Amino acid sequence: MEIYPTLFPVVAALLVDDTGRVLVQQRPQGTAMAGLWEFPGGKIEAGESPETALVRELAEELGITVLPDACEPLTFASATLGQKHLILLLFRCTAWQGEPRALHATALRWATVAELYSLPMPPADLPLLPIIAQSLGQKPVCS
Ligand SMILES: Nc1nc2c([nH]c(=O)n2[C@H]2C[C@H](O)[C@@H](COP(=O)(O)OP(=O)(O)OP(=O)(O)O)O2)c(=O)[nH]1
Repeated sequence: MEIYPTLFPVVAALLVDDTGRVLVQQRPQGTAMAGLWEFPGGKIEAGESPETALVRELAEELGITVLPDACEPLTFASATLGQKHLILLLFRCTAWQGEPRALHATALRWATVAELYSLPMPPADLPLLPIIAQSLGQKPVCS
């Protein structure tokens, strides 16, 4: 009998500033992948739509308010994560209220896509970078 992995659905936001930089946050000590830089977001809880989860996570983690209408699906990542299989839904958010603060993360950083390539990120995020670069009209960095 074939065994299927348990899917682990996560939402994350690509918040883009006026100069085309994107917001990443550093995962805190005591969490999986501590120290790595990720897009703000988190698990979709039972009963939530991806959009509802995104709005909740951005309020909890950054203290900002986004409207679901200001966020649109950009791309996704699919990767094995331990015994589970991560499905990371990345939304691009174009408007929000409030100044992002590191309420959960160790630090926040606005970065160009070129700078993202030099930051340690979760392995699942790496295939997202060329897609993000293209969506922002920036050049992908070839390694
Ligand atoms: N938010 C986010 N999570 C990512 C990214 N890349 C990646 O592999 N992940 C993984 C790390 C975690 O295993 C999972 C997110 O779960 P989490 O436990 O950090 O999320 P959460 O905010 O709901 O956490 P908590 O409330 O339970 O503490 O997705 C990313 O870019 N952003």
